[in-house]
Amino acid sequence: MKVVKFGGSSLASGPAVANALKIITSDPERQIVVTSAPGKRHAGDIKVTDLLIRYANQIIGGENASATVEEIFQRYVEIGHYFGVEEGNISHLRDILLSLPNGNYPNNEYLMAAFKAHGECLNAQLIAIILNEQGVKARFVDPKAAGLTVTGSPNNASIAPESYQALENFEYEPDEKLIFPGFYGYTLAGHIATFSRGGSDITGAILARGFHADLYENFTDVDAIFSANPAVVDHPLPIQTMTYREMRELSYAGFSVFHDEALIPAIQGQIPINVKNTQHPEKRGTMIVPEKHFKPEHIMTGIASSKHFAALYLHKYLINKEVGFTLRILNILSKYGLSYEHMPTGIDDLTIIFDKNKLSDEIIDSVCDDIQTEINPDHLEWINDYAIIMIVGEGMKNHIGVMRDIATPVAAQGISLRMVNQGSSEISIMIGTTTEDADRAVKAIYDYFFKR
Ligand SMILES: Nc1ncnc2c1ncn2[C@@H]1O[C@H](COP(=O)(O)OP(=O)(O)O)[C@@H](O)[C@H]1O
Ligand SMILES: N[C@@H](CC(=O)OP(=O)(O)O)C(=O)O
Repeated sequence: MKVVKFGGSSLASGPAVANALKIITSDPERQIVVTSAPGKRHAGDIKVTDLLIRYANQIIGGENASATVEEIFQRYVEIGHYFGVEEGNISHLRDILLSLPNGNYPNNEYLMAAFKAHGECLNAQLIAIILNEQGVKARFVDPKAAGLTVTGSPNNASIAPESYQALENFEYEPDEKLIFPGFYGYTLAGHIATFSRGGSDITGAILARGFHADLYENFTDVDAIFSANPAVVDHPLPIQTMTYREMRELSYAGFSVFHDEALIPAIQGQIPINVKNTQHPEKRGTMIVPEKHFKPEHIMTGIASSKHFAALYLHKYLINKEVGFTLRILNILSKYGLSYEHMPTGIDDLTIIFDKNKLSDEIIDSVCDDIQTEINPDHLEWINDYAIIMIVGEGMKNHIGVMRDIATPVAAQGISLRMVNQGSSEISIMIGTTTEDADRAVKAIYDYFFKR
């Protein structure tokens, strides 16, 4: 049995959904289907999830939201129309949208999560209706009915381990397709909480593990995962096969094609992942597999970059002799509920790298003030434009000269490195640059590895 997930770009319009339905119905093994919310139909379009965020903010701000509700509903009407589904047959989807402000939410964060989740919730219902009208036995499954329980914060939830037992016990017919909305689950208290943005990939991986799928097929809008972001490097090489840990490092550092957190359930269940193009399902796409089944073709598998970082640089003589120095800093971060991404150190200095998406100006000010008072560093500096570039490859392990091959093209471009960090697995090297230099550095390293 296979779990198939379709991203927002694959479900943005009637013709796109038609391709997805052909894929679903062409293989009886494709029994568990995960849908995203309709994405962008063209450059400049708005994803339904973003319209729902606007809707939630209008309700929170006490504004009139009827135009937004209509704009959202029309996205589903447009898709339904393409398959001859009358607006009257899906008017309950509008009612669901209109009733959202009347829900019981502990606070506005839960309200936001519940609104956001309805992009996938309504799409999964619509797709089940279309399949049924086509004579295909299909059932919409609400995550609550399947026991998909989540913990953590309402808009950045994590799966609760008991969900896997619940999924194992979930009963379904051998000839029916189950249509699950991606991106969200329910807390123990019964409230909707979503994964982070792009989180339908996570739902797909959870279901693949929970239902013991043979394969998790992730359908998107590119023929393969490329060895660099095609928006940065012209015609990068497609990756045929890569390992879970290579993908996790690359998606963490910017390969947005697959969510980094989605690797974890797949690894736990040892489910192979196939990323494929909805428009060209005949192409083999990229396989993501356990390390034991992998022989690297190249030294470097991929290079990713991400510009949403900031860093706090601290200099203090003899910090290596101060017992509990790092602990005191971590206590300050913990006081503000702040996690950090990396912490490279020297003998007299230390840099703490943060994800800017988790920061606000107030938190930055408070953390800097507390560190100044409690730690009394000789020098403290906030660096707001920090990019991380990750060079990843199972083939890098035991290969001599990788660092030289990274530093040579970067130096030739006149780019200075802010940080270098090699993971102990030896399959990745992380470098830090300014955000301005990041794309140039990626191109230069890519060319040096692949075009020499
Ligand atoms: N290395 C890469 N290989 C392929 N696509 C990439 C890569 N890095 C970033 N992307 C981007 O990821 C996009 C697909 O991800 P996303 O838009 O989240 O898809 P979906 O809507 O299917 O979830 C591609 O269109 C591409 O622009
Ligand atoms: N719709 C959600 C979840 C998701 O996975 O979307 P997409 O498949 O379009 O990346 C989002 O926009 O974040």
